[in-house]
Amino acid sequence: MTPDSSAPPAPLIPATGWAIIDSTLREGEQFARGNFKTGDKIEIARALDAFGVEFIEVTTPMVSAQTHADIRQLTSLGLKAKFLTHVRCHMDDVQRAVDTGVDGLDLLFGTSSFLREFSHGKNIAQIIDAAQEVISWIKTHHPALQIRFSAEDTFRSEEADLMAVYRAVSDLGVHRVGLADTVGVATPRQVYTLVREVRKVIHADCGIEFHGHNDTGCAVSNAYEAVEAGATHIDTTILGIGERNGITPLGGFLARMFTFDPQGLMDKYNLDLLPELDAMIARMVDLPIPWNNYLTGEFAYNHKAGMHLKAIYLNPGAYEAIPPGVFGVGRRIQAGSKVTGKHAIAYKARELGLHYGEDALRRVTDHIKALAEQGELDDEHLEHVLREWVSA
Ligand SMILES: CC(=O)SCCNC(=O)CCNC(=O)[C@H](O)C(C)(C)COP(=O)(O)OP(=O)(O)OC[C@H]1O[C@@H](n2cnc3c(N)ncnc32)[C@H](O)[C@@H]1OP(=O)(O)O
Ligand SMILES: O=C(O)CCC(=O)C(=O)O
Ligand SMILES: [Mg+2]
Repeated sequence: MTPDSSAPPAPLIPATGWAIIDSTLREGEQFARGNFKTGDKIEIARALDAFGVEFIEVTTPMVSAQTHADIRQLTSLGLKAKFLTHVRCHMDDVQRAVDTGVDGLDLLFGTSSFLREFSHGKNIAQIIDAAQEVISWIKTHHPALQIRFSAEDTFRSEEADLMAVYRAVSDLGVHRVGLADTVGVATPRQVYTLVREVRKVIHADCGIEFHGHNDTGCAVSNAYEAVEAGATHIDTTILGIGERNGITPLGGFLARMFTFDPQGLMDKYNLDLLPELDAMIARMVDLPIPWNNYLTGEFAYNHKAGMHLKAIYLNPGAYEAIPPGVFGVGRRIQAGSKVTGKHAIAYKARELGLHYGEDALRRVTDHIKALAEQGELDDEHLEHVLREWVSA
């Protein structure tokens, strides 16, 4: 049988194979400027839910009485997204968390020598014992709760230790295990390899979550490699806010994944709400959206060079990996610069209803380039020159 050539090709990495756990309300609270009030938290949760993320992670109720009350308020909003709270692997924390109305608990324990020595002082056997106590209690008393167990600082932990911990918690029946690149040191290849190794020691129905910091600029690539290797859940925050320089940004991760399965992403998420989400967090943390931010940065869709502009006018896909409209943003054509070219100028003239012959077009283009040596021409200035020179 020959393949049906009219059928669309299967997506390389289907969007149905993974889910987003947005941690703006947990990791994001650990950002230098992340200090969300109750009203902010509600606004963020509603916006994430409208966008369509599957899970919203909130911080531990152990933070304060106010945080505990806020979680209860968030979980009673009636949102579609499931709430998870991020708690230490300790009975006090877990018992405090189970009455907050969340759908699941994200447990963690540091497994690297750094964290075993300087954070909690437990060895691997003690970590497994604590996991056993806590997970068994949750499964007995709150069987409906999802349980995730993460080995904090995974990528600086010994592989044998990790496998012992992951095998043990999977046998205890957790729904997901977590791999956390806590200090952003992992390379994409390491992430891919480790996810594959972990998959071999956990139960087939146990999910794999990846949480990646951006200290060495790999947070998006590492999340992508995790998915490629079989991870089922990716942690993000809006604009990537988090401890230090943050984690995998929601927009950056979706930009990456869009190129593999555009339709799958459009079916799952209301992608055109992304600019609102980014602007909301920028406002709350009182910082501008970075100029080079994925998709929503001021210049993410700015086109300037003559060779680009010629092609962009014919087909924007020539210089855009992702159509901006899908994510609710527009493109900007910057035609009044010294790196412009005659095709862009002709296009601008046509937009104004002006016709230039070939020689006149060359002359006006050279004039605009010369003027731009002294400073770029904005649209108004460009229009003025084009109108003035058309009859010259
Ligand atoms: C990489 C990450 O982002 S991990 C998540 C980080 N999130 C948070 O820290 C949430 C906000 N934290 C807080 O509000 C507070 O730190 C609390 C309420 C959790 C704890 O506060 P405190 O009791 O004052 O302790 P403090 O923060 O100084 O120290 C951390 C404690 O957690 C313990 N701990 C650290 N990791 C774990 C763990 N995975 N499971 C159990 N206990 C842990 C440490 O041993 C230490 O307890 P100790 O004093 O008995 O040694
Ligand atoms: O619980 C986790 O998997 C991640 C915790 C965290 O924020 C980190 O390790 O950076
Ligand atoms: Mg983190």
